[in-house]
Amino acid sequence: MQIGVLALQGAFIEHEQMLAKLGVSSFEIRCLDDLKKPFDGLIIPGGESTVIGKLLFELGLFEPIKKLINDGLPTFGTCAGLLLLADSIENDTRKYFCSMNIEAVRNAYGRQLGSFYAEDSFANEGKIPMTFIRAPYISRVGDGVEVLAQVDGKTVAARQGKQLVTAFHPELNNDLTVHNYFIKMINGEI
Ligand SMILES: NC(=O)CC[C@H](N)C(=O)O
Repeated sequence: MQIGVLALQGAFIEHEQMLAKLGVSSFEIRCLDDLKKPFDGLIIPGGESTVIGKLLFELGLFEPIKKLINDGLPTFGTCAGLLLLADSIENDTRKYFCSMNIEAVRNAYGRQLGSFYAEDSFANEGKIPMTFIRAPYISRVGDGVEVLAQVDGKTVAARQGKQLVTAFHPELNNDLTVHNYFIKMINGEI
């Protein structure tokens, strides 16, 4: 198995380290050439959705990646990655891949001071650590979307087919549950 990690900005190295701990190979996607080799899954990291979005367009990566996602490439977006996959952002007119039937609120917990830690249930995997950094939450889920986690009544993780999103950063805690879930999803085990 080979996972492509979008490495334009944000917390991509931490995702690579989590995958390595699971014994899964990954490579960085920085330019069009990087999309030439086949891969089984894509991770869109946290960072700044506006910056990652701008770079995706400037580097000519936006349309090819959108096509891969629409063609069914398993994709996991964290935080800014969630915003890039959301069908709409309640408080931002910008639109990106729009591949998941969810609406998100950007910087939903405040712009600077809205970083916090929680422990809550994720899917059927029990409680896991969740680090939120200027995070969004999901304010609406549409057809085909399964809610995987909620914190204080707000949806913070969801799945639609082979797409997975978390508002928190599972790559920043020493817990492999969410990455392992993504790998099982790619393998068709869940
Ligand atoms: N940690 C994050 O990815 C923060 C997301 C950021 N607030 C954004 O709007 O893109």
